[in-house]
Amino acid sequence: MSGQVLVLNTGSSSIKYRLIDMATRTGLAGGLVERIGEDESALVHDGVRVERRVADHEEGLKAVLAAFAEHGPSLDGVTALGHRVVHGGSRFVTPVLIDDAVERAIEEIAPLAPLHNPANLEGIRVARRAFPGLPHVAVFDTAFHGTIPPHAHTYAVPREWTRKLGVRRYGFHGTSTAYVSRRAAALLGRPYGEVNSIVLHLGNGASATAVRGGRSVDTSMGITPLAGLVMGTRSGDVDPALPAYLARVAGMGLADVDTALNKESGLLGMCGANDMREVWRLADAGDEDARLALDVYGYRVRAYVGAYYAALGHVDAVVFTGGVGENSARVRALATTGLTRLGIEVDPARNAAESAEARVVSPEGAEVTVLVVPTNEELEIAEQTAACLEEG
Ligand SMILES: Nc1ncnc2c1ncn2[C@@H]1O[C@H](COP(=O)(O)OP(=O)(O)O)[C@@H](O)[C@H]1O
Ligand SMILES: CC(=O)OP(=O)(O)O
Ligand SMILES: [Mg+2]
Repeated sequence: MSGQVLVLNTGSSSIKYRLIDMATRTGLAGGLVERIGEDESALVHDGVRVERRVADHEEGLKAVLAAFAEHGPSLDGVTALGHRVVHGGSRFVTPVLIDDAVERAIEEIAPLAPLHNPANLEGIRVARRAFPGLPHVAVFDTAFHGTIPPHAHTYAVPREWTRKLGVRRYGFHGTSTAYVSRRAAALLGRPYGEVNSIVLHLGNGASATAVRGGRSVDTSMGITPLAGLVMGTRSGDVDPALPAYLARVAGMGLADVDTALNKESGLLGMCGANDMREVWRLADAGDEDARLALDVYGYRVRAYVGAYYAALGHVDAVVFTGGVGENSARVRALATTGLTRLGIEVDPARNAAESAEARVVSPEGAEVTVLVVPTNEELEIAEQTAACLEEG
């Protein structure tokens, strides 16, 4: 497909967007609306800060379109729009052309991803109104995990829940994981279908995925994006009896516990900061809570790497991506400490070297290649959008 795809990644409190030229597979322009609903909200279009105070997603998207109109480039060449949708449930395991019925289905799945799907839907609605004549394609975070076998996606709960209520592990960050695991195989110079990797997507949300021969076989997030690793504001794994315990001893309601585990836990809950840079700053200044939060974060990642090593049997690559995984050498060091018996370690000098490029950070000749691969969810969404439209 030639032409241009406008990709919208509408998150719970942000909108990321990029205009991609499909002939050259390059981004022509892009930006970010951050902290929607807060006083410090802002739109940064192609590196230039152009708007403050964005009340909600609808306003944010309108500001994005206005920024293109005012500062360029023109959106006249757009031939399709690609939308990131976090939860596709059991229904969507491939990208799909959006119509009213698909919109309704995404709405029905929303209870499974309450932080994400409603925002994704809002983006779709505003964009469909703004570009009524163009095809809109939904690309799902869950889709890549459709290959996880039953023994890894089934919860040991009453089978009626599994059969009738859609209770199972779905997994997320699939678009990112597909992109970086393919890039990792290319960097190793091996066919994608022959490479086993453990992908650590460490951003605001964080997940680990075991990829066997290019297919996801297990992942740390579950029915919702709350399970698994420690995240900025999400707890990751806790004892499933915790909500009932809090109800009993603290009289907390289920909705309050759910909000606390999603928005007031993780790094933020443990040390008062959810931005990884701030957590390190606190720890370096002697803050014990921040130090502990980092230890918990690192230990959790190592435990998942160990588990997925066992699941895969043989691992060719460990791949770090996401805002934290790409930028924090200290987190990568923490996350690989003590794993040398598994052949997993980072070379201090390689790991510390800053770069925006995909690169090897393990020592020469290491048994497992440790890589940093910057993710590009927007390019992957644009490519999947184009492929979906070509297949008709
Ligand atoms: N140089 C850095 N060192 C440590 N953490 C960083 C650095 N740069 C960005 N981050 C972290 O990346 C996280 C955001 O990751 P990102 O993948 O962009 O998030 P999102 O899930 O919103 O897409 C923030 O916690 C931020 O602190
Ligand atoms: C699914 C998920 O956690 O996404 P994000 O990291 O963008 O919050
Ligand atoms: Mg993200």
